[in-house]
Amino acid sequence: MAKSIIDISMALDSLTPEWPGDTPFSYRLSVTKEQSGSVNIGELKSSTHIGTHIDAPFHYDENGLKTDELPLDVYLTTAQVMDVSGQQRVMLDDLDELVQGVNAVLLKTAAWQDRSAFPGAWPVFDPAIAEWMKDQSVRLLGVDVPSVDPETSKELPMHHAMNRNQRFILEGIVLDDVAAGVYQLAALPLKIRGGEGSPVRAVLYKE
Ligand SMILES: N[C@@H](CC(=O)c1ccccc1NC=O)C(=O)O
Ligand SMILES: [Zn+2]
Ligand SMILES: [Zn+2]
Repeated sequence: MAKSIIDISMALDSLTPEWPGDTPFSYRLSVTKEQSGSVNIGELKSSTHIGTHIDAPFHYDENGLKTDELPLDVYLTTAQVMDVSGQQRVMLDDLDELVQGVNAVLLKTAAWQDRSAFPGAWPVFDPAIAEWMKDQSVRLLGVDVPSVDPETSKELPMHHAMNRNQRFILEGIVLDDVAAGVYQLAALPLKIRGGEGSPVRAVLYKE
């Protein structure tokens, strides 16, 4: 039977809101079929931290893993979507009971409704979640907002708590129409050598 696939990725185009001050996404044809006589050729320019993307630990740790060094099984795994909408602070107590065999937790805050604009604010995530993830062997945290820390944070407590516990981060997923529950997740980073992040095509499916 054909898999039913739920796309939880943001579309990338010139209107996709970038992190304030960062490089926007742009795509253009650098060579047209008419010019080449055979094919259209595209050219990309973008921040790596735009839309739906993963953070490599090197994003916030000089000694952290780079994009091409990331373990791929983290991003191709069983995931549990949990609805934490309505909270300003997402604490451990707000999480659903973890289903056995789940290796990724995706948090639906519903705080980023208008994806055509960068959100003014989003919930704060309790760094205790990172310790809990390690205890539970959950290796990936996905959030439906631009970052696991607030926009103005320089200390990045949640990013560092995740890194201390060897947990991985997926940001900017779209969960508005996704019910809480268990799914298969695929969100593989590009093999960018030496990189600190990567856009991903993130999907959920049921086996
Ligand atoms: N932490 C955010 C990105 C981020 O913080 C950022 C992205 C682009 C330019 C500046 C940034 N942070 C500056 O303090 C993220 O992980 O996507
Ligand atoms: Zn990021
Ligand atoms: Zn981040």
